[in-house]
Amino acid sequence: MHPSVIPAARLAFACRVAPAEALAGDAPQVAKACYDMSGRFRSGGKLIVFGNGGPATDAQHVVVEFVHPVIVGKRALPAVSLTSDIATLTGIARTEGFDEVFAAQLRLLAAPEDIALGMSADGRCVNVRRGLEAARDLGLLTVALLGGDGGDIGRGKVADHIVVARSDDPCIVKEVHVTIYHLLWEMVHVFLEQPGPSEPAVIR
Ligand SMILES: O=C(CO)[C@@H](O)[C@H](O)[C@H](O)[C@H](O)COP(=O)(O)O
Repeated sequence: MHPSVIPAARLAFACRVAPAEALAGDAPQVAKACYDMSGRFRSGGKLIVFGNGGPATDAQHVVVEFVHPVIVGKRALPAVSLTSDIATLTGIARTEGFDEVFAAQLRLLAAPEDIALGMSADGRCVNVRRGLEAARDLGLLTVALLGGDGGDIGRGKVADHIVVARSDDPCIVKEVHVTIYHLLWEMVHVFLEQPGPSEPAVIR
């Protein structure tokens, strides 16, 4: 098929309409998650992000947004991805199984004031679910970024905040996820820039 036959309407749908439909309705949930996340950052917590495949590199993308903000003047916030160290990942998978690769790292690296963000396009990744469960047991704030019908992670309510990009198209879900984690970064800063219970309005 010659590229010129791709209808503009189809492109517009893929770029704008479908993601907007998948995102609609989740705005209040995203805002609540950001408010709670900002509270954890105020308390000295860090963000810990994980997922498989495409979401594994999304985890790294989320981290650089927080650690090295592109918008001048925004403060850097501590964040780590559990998908960046192949030696650790394969070592844990070798002896404890792939389902434990995130949970095992969280048990060693996480502090109770931290935030765990698990990402899965279909909500059916056992290691993401195990990671969120381990994080919750440790007292972390847990956020799940899912797609489709939320899968068993969504149904099991294993996270404090569950945001679902409601599309059966994994490409749309992943594109919506990028938009949502950019929003998470932006709105966490909005809340942090307001005076909060543990931070004075004017820092001298
Ligand atoms: O990420 C891509 C392609 O973008 C996949 O091929 C990827 O490997 C799979 O989505 C992974 O298995 C992750 O699945 P899910 O938890 O995101 O549903």
